[in-house]
Amino acid sequence: MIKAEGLGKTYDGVKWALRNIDLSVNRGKVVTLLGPNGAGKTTLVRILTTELEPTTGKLTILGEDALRNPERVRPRIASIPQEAKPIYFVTPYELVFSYLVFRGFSINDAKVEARRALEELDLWNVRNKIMNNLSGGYKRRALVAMALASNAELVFMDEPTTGLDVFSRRSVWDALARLKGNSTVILTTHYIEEAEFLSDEVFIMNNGVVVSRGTVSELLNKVNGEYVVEVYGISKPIFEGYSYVKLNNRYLVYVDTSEDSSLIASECARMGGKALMRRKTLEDVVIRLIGGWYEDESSGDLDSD
Ligand SMILES: Nc1ncnc2c1ncn2[C@@H]1O[C@H](COP(=O)(O)OP(=O)(O)OP(=O)(O)O)[C@@H](O)[C@H]1O
Repeated sequence: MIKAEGLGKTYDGVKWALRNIDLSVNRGKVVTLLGPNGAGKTTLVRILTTELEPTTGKLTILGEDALRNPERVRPRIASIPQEAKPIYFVTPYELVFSYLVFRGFSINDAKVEARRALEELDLWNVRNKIMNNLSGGYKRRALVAMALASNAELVFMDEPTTGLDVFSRRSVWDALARLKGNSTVILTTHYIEEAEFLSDEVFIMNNGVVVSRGTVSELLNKVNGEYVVEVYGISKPIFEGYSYVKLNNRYLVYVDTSEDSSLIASECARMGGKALMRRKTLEDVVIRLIGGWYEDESSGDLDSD
């Protein structure tokens, strides 16, 4: 469905926004790109949607050479760019319906699919309101409805749920989950629980490269330790022999047993600090693999990948 080899992009001929990305995505999968600001997620999505030419590499999409024949790929994909905004004077219904007609749906099919998508995203009751009079979350959902209604083989969504409240976000998740198996979805997000809920595979990116990839459970296994102890209020690390990361004002220490956690907690208390123990999450894995997104000191030994 998507096969990329050695994709790279430099915008200014000096700095590489993306370096040597190899990617293969199978039909019907949901793949999530996770990573800090500037990691290269949007650049990669823009290349995969044929909006941007890579500086290096090869790209096959839906069996077509996407760099030579982008016009053969474009009608078969649907994409919601990060900065997309619907035209302010149309209604959600007009937006979705006209998009489908432009894509070649019959009037009748466009009506049926527009209604289905708008209902799925809880927009049916505002279908006839002018976009300008709707809140940002409704506008964003109307764009998502457009892509979902298209039934495109390949759907790209760059941060589809940014700015949505928890209820709206869940309705987008449910709609995307229902797409699974039929459409292939490439998603970028900063919400790690979104990646956990939806993804068949997660790509963790940083500084223009894919740092690690796998299913959520594979990624959880790539970083040692079943538990994480969050430590606050100590001036220097006291975790010799443990794997840890400094993140702003706290350390995350990756440990295997609750006994280890208790040891760290009591040592920490002795030094006037505080410690909280919990099970390791995908967020802890992302932080560990990237080395602390906002880290200002070196971290402890990184477990081999
Ligand atoms: N149009 C552009 N011109 C020049 N540099 C760009 C352009 N777009 C992105 N970049 C640079 O490319 C790098 C990757 O940016 P990109 O937007 O792909 O990251 P991202 O992971 O999507 O970030 P975010 O999570 O903030 O959306 C950054 O250093 C960014 O400054």
